Amino acid sequence: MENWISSNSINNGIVISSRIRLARNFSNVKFPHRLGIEDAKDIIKNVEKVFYKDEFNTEKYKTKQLWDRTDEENIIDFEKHIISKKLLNNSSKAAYIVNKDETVSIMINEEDHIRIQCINAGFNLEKAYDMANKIDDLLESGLDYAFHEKIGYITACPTNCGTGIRASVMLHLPVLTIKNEISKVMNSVSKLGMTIRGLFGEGSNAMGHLYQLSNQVTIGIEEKEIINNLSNVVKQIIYLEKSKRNEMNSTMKYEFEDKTFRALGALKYSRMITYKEAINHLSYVRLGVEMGIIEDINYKKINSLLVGISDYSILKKEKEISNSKEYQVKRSEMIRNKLNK
Ligand SMILES: Nc1ncnc2c1ncn2[C@@H]1O[C@H](COP(=O)(O)OP(=O)(O)OP(=O)(O)O)[C@@H](O)[C@H]1O
Repeated sequence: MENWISSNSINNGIVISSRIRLARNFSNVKFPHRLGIEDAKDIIKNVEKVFYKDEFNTEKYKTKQLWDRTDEENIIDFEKHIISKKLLNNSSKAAYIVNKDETVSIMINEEDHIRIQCINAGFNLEKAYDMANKIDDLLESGLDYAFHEKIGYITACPTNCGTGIRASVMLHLPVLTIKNEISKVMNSVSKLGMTIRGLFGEGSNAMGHLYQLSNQVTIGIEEKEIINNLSNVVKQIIYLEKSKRNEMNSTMKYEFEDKTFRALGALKYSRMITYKEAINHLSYVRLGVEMGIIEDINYKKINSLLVGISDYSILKKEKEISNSKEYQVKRSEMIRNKLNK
């Protein structure tokens, strides 16, 4: 699988990444929110025992215990989408096993005992699912999963019971957003048992015109069908976004070009910039690249800025920053350095 942040493929414009996560639990063990620290740590050890039995994994994967790391390190991994907000909130008893290229992350003691997450660059849910499935089979071979014959996998939240799968894609939809078409899209997908979330998943806002589309129904339907249905909806959304872009490019060509180059100008030449402003400009630059208007910037640069200019990323580099003005100055410097390279 390919890491979406460093991916440069031209195909990964509108669909930036595809994610599969499987929720699993141990039978006869309390769910993580009711587990004491020692019992939770035993869960981690048990998962490790089975996972690292395969020697191949020992070379490629590492366990990271949240309580052993600084808050900044954990938050940066959350901002890179390697771990979820709920894992972060359980930092005294949670861990994750991650591979070198950060495309696989097995979160332990999140909302469920185990959350297998595989993220692949671009539109390729099947590949992410194959990987998640392989890991699931390995873990299931040595662990006693909570499974009910009629219901399927048992999860802490009933909405995840059954397959325990969430398939999702991260979409860049600037023109549907500008044209106020997103709420229509949201209404239609919810009727099909799907949901659209913001940049950081559940409860987050859509920044930089980025959205996450995922399935809401997990029970009474097979994994492959969930992926298939989601993929069909994604294709329709891509078609809608593309036709709105073409329409805008033909009726407002100069305004369109002006908007994307102004965004690039603000990123290249400003001396102070807020996170929100920068993310918004990055969206327009990405659009300019996708439309062939801007030629000398690649997706890799845009993606790495997208996940690398938050206050925490700046703090990690600069160590001592005392006020919001300094953050804005440093952010602007980081962006200029990257874009002018
Ligand atoms: N396609 C994707 N590409 C990159 N990151 C993603 C993608 N989909 C979701 N994520 C990230 O995964 C994390 C968890 O997302 P979210 O809260 O939506 O789902 P979840 O925790 O799996 O589901 P649930 O609400 O059932 O617990 C977030 O950090 C989110 O940004």
